[in-house]
Amino acid sequence: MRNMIASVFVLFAAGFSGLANAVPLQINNGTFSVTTHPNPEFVAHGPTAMYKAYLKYGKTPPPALLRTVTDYRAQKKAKRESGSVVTTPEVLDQAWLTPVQIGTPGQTLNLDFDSGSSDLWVFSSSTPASQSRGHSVFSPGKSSTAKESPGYTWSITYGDGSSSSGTVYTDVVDVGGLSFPSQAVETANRVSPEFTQETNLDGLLGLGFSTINAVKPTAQNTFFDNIKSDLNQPLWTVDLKHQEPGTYNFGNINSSLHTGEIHYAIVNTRRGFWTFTATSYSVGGAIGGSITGIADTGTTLALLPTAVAKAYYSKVPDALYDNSQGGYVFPCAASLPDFTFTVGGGEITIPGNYINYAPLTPGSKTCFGGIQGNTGIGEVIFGDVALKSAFVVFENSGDTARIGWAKK
Ligand SMILES: C[C@@H](SC(=N)N)c1ccc(Cl)cc1
Ligand SMILES: C[C@@H](SC(=N)N)c1ccc(Cl)cc1
Repeated sequence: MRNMIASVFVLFAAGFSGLANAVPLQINNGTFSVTTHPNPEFVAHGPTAMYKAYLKYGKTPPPALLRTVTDYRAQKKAKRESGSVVTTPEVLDQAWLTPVQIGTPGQTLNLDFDSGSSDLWVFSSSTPASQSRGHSVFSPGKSSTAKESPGYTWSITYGDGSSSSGTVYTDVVDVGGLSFPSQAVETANRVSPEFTQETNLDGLLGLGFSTINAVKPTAQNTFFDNIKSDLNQPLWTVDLKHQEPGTYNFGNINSSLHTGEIHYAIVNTRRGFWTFTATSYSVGGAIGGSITGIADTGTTLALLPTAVAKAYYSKVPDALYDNSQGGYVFPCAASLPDFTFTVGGGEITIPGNYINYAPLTPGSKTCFGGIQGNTGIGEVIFGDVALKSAFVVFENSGDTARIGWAKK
């Protein structure tokens, strides 16, 4: 009702201010009429009308439930949003884990934000204790806002052979102050031993494209796809750091996190990954050709075309491909060359010391490389070893997706 009055006023004011495009008032013998139109922006919402009536006429304050319904609408219209959260590396930078609040009251789980997959799944009260020992779990029964998605199931096997599966709820998920009220939360009924053993990891938050979400019978949206329309900008950024905490941001680019200009490349979303092309690479001054691969926060190493890995380790004295280890190894004392790749016209350099990934076993004098060939993997993967050398922008404006890389 108030909006109707407002729109009449606007028309009225326009008339008096004589705006060229206003309808002139007809004033005949001291009377006049003015036409009024319903406000096209107005969206009828009973509870909000009731809430306003309580505020205007009520002897008592609006009932709490009415307030939550209208607050949600008010918040939904709130200014466009952004969020920031710290992410912490596991030992040897194997994966980075980020606290996420799920349900009401919020249950905090540490999730692996993974741009190489598109499911948000968690250890849950339905995961057998023998598999969830040592993990935080999500208990939908303790969340007043959890809703079961009957008949929905999921099952995933990752590239390294680890796997998990279960059923689906929707609940509020909060990442760095950004919350979505009905995020699909995939609860695990089972997880493979790799997940059980990784006790800091309580689940994954997929940041790939929702087209490869594994929920049956209906694929669900990722957290990013769900909140994207509320964000200042349709993007998220990652700033992983070598053996120290970094940040994930949603909705804005924090210019203090990078020093160089951001260089963008177009992303091919056909496979559901952030697939892009580096136009060239160089090792110790030798220039190589283009590399097309995926930017994958969920994979530890850089798994590059076998010819590229071979070219790299040809510059490392005493490096060899060790079949028993499944990759290139070298003396831990070796000084490794940098690996530079060009993307979007800008150069990103992976420092040699990031490519000395770790001793084969604690104390061994033989070390395993952070760059490996992608033999038998089917993807070329710019994993954490590459990502932690840059500030990276993952932008999806809807019709085009881009990835931006900057020095930091
Ligand atoms: C795309 C990643 S898995 C992930 N980031 N969810 C991947 C695929 C295949 C192999 Cl062999 C290793 C890793
Ligand atoms: C449970 C671990 S196993 C591992 N750290 N390779 C895992 C598997 C797949 C992804 Cl995408 C992320 C983490």
